[in-house]
Amino acid sequence: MDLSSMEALRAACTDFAGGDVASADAARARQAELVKPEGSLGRLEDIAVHMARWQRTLRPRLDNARIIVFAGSHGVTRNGVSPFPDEVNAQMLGGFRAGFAAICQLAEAFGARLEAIDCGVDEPTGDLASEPAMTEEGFLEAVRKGVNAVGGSEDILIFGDMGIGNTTAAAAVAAALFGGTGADWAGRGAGLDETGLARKAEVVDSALAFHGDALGDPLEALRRVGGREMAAIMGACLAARRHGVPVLLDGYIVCASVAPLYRLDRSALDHALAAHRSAEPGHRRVLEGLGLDPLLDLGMRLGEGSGAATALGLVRAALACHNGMATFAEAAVAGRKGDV
Ligand SMILES: O=C(O)c1ccc[n+]([C@@H]2O[C@H](COP(=O)([O-])O)[C@@H](O)[C@H]2O)c1
Ligand SMILES: Cc1cc2nc[nH]c2cc1C
Repeated sequence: MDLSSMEALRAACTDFAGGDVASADAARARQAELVKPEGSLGRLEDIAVHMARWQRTLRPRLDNARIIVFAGSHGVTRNGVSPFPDEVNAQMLGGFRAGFAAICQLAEAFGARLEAIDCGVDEPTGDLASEPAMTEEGFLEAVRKGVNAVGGSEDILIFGDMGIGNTTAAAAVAAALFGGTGADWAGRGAGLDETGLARKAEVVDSALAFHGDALGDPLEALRRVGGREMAAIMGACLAARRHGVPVLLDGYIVCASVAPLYRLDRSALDHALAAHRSAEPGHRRVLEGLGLDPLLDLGMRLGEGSGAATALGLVRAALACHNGMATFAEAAVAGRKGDV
């Protein structure tokens, strides 16, 4: 993929191949033959078909599930938009590697390999309220970091984020892409109080006013009011799409990060399932904007890829049934009355 300029990146964000329709059809047909009333496994059946489509096989597997957490720091925090200090970013990045974070436990519980990537935790981006968060070169470098993190032979990919202040960036990106004001998209993030929430909405409004029409371009929006970990997540999701690797999308930040891809090409996220709906109120609206119906709604709002990692358990359940169940004929169980 040529990602040497904004124009090259833009060109890489269109013209995608679809998944494998024959494998998806065969998987759907198998689901109908398994020893259960048709459709009775509900969305587990859809998950199995999705995995078959993107892994291009009737029998999808999960031997190589991978979680990649991208961490970055945000200059916008100088406006008091988060209850936590910036140094948490480097500390949690250490935690992802040392094993003490929630995502480490979820990765182990659901059988995924975890990796954490530093997108510049010691180098905050520009303050998006009054300057571009990233230069073009800085943005492209972050996108390339995400693209290069993806191997291409994974059975499934999950992307996570760590970045104090990044719910403000996600709100600004969402407002740029889907319209509305700061109040429509700002939430309490990691636990902001009422006063902080009002300030955060104003900060997003300032960003919208400062950057103006430049935000009409989805990639410019992510460069100007996003963050480095967000750009990397977009790059990783794009690479997964090119390789045909299925993706489980996490919460507010991850969905806002990949939304520019959808705005550039409506088929760009066809390989992705929305894993969960975050408690951050803006996430519901981003999911609606992307036309995605999340699998879980557990009131989670941690980030790190934690909601998607939890949904990996559902994918395992779906594939265990899909691959391991007998058909009516194999089990010699009577089918529906009147069927021959
Ligand atoms: O994923 C979500 O939906 C989500 C919702 C609220 C907070 N977070 C996490 O909390 C951090 C951002 O919160 P804040 O208040 O500092 O913007 C960042 O590290 C995110 O991963 C994540
Ligand atoms: C401790 C902590 C852990 C996190 N993980 C993702 N975002 C986070 C924010 C905080 C504050």
